[in-house]
Amino acid sequence: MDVGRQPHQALPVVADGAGKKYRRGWALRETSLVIPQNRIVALVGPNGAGKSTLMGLITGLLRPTTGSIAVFGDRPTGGGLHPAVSYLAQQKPLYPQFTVAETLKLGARTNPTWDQAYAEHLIEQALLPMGAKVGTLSGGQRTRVAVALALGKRPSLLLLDEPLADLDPLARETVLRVLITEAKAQGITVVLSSHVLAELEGVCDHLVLLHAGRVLLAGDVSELSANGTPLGELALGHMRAAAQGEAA
Ligand SMILES: Nc1ncnc2c1ncn2[C@@H]1O[C@H](COP(=O)(O)OP(=O)(O)OP(=O)(O)O)[C@@H](O)[C@H]1O
Repeated sequence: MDVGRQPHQALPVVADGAGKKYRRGWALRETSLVIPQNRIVALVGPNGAGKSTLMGLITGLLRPTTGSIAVFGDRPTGGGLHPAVSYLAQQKPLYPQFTVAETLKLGARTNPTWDQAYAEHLIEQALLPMGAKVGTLSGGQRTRVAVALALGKRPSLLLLDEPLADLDPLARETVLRVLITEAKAQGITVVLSSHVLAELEGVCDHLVLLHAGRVLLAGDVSELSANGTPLGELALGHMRAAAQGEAA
């Protein structure tokens, strides 16, 4: 299927000393990292490490307190999603009273780069009836609608913040396969946050590991793991060492 997107000259994400402070304290500190094109990035770290905050800065829904973050060379304003970015989280903001067809129509109205044929193809692939009300669909089926909305926008960067957390293992596997197959076929850079490290194995080729609001490790898995240690083991080893360092 024709992608119809112009390739971006600038890198998907460049963070330069980006930090985010809430009233309770720093959620993310002095984060400097680059996310190169065409990577499937695993964003991992323990609870409260700052993963969702980093996603929020990249989406532009949050503003950095310090430093800067650039998405395809643009500075997110804190006011809305970058046009080349799609974001999918566990909470899917779908209207239960809308049918699947009406949901896609809304996608078409709100996204200038919308590809209706492609979105319909993804709905057909999920065997979903266009006339079904979203509120009557199962969690897994609603996720497939949300996937069609996210990909129908034809993004260049897809942010996935634990989007599969409420799905059964089989549905998780299916949706993840669809997302990654589509992303690879179209050269979409993906940032995938998940606590299920085994799931990221063989899927992600780049790792960003956060701990206590700081970047502990970032880079291509092939470079970080010269001796071929699998991604999950690599991440868990560093997480354990950081937790032990804190406890000492
Ligand atoms: N809106 C907010 N107001 C105040 N503190 C916040 C807010 N959002 C996040 N935090 C705090 O910032 C820190 C990082 O939170 P964040 O949600 O980014 O972590 P996470 O790595 O996504 O965690 P999890 O794996 O549990 O989802 C936590 O200490 C959290 O309590």
